[in-house]
Amino acid sequence: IANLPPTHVLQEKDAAHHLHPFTDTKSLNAKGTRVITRAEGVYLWDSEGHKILDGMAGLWCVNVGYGRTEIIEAVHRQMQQLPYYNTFFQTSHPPAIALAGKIAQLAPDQLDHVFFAGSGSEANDTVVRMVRHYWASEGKPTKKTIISRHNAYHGSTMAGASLGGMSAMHAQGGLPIPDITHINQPYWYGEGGDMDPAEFGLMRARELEAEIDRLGEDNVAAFIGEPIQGAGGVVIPPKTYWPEIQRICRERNILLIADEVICGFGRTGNWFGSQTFNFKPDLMPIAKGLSSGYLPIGAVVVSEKVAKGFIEHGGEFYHGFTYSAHPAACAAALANLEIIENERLPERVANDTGLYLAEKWKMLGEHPLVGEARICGLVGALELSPDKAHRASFEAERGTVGTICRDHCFESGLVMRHVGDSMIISPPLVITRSEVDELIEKAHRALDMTAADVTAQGIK
Ligand SMILES: Cc1ncc(COP(=O)(O)O)c(CNc2cccc(C(=O)O)c2)c1O
Repeated sequence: IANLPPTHVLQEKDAAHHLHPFTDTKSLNAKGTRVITRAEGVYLWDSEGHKILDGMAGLWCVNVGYGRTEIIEAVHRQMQQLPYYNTFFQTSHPPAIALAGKIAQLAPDQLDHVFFAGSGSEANDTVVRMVRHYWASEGKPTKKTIISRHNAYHGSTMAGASLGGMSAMHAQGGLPIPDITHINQPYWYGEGGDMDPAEFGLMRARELEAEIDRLGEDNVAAFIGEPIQGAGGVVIPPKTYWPEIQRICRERNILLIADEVICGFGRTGNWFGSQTFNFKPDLMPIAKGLSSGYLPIGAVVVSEKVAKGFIEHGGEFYHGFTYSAHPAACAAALANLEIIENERLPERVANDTGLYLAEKWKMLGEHPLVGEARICGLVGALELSPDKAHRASFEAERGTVGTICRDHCFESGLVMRHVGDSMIISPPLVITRSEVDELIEKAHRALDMTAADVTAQGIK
């Protein structure tokens, strides 16, 4: 960027006025923030000129990669035409109409009505309001409770964070809000012990049945889950899990919600994660890959059954946001979805780059520091362990080794997220085989440097 101030000046200005999300601002300010100035394809550049392979696609969201002029130009045209208008008060606009139709066409066949929001959290707040309004319209107002999972991530608004199962978030906000409960997650590596994964998947799914019995079926509105738990550490459920969850939801008359904010739009090798894990949700919150992060947008896609409950029973649904279906965000999303469709990215993930990455990723599982290398499509995790035969965790505070590895990744010119002592990737879906080779080579180098530090510092 022309006449960008020196990095230390940027860092001082940032520290003076900017409170960062999910950040210990005091320790960040002591270290100084990294300033990302531009990006192209799968690469980022920082203010020091370092070129970094973005193994996280921003925050799991830049599915089509950076610098796509189709999106930039579509937004520019829309901004000139209609930079903002709302969809309240009996009005709509062409990008909202086109995007709602496009999402309905791309979504699994039973999902065909779209409520727009500005983010994934807002989409999940909308889900809570919708399922409670739906059951009230059906004459069952006591069906209000939503069952979720421990260690789930569904956003950072009061309802989003309450649907989430992150206890540290709950502790900071007097959460969860009433009528949201949590059951255990299908996390075999950390909690499956010696059980066969398929058996473990059924056991964890059946916790839903027990929770419904505990609450009383007439009090339960819905179950929500991410096909793969993303921010919880890429928890890929055994294949037996989701069909069993679906059976229980159908038998016990509760709505099934698939949170596709991360898994949607090709991430798992299908358009949506529910297709990869063989279940059919009644509601589907989406965001991230909907626009590849170029502009903020979220939505809830609902089934005919849920939409009918709204439309036929009539009456106003007292909910919505200023930026619901923002015209420029809709234009970005439409251009983005066109790229995903034209470049057949879900198929490419399933049949080409996802297979190629999986093979290399599993080889990283041979590294002495890696307890498990798991991957689905283009989202994966490496569980770091001091004793892989026993899937042991480190005695050091959770996240110590993950942070060391994350820093070595950056030094090696690669972004990997750490969740505790697991290393996560979720690269842009446009990544090529040679860029996969570069990602793997840099990850391997970071693992070697981490192993050397673990030994040198006597971390057990
Ligand atoms: C499954 C899921 N649902 C909802 C949200 C909330 O979306 P918004 O952030 O747009 O309100 C998310 C977001 N996921 C998310 C957001 C920020 C950071 C990280 C991380 O893993 O570090 C993950 C998510 O992963």
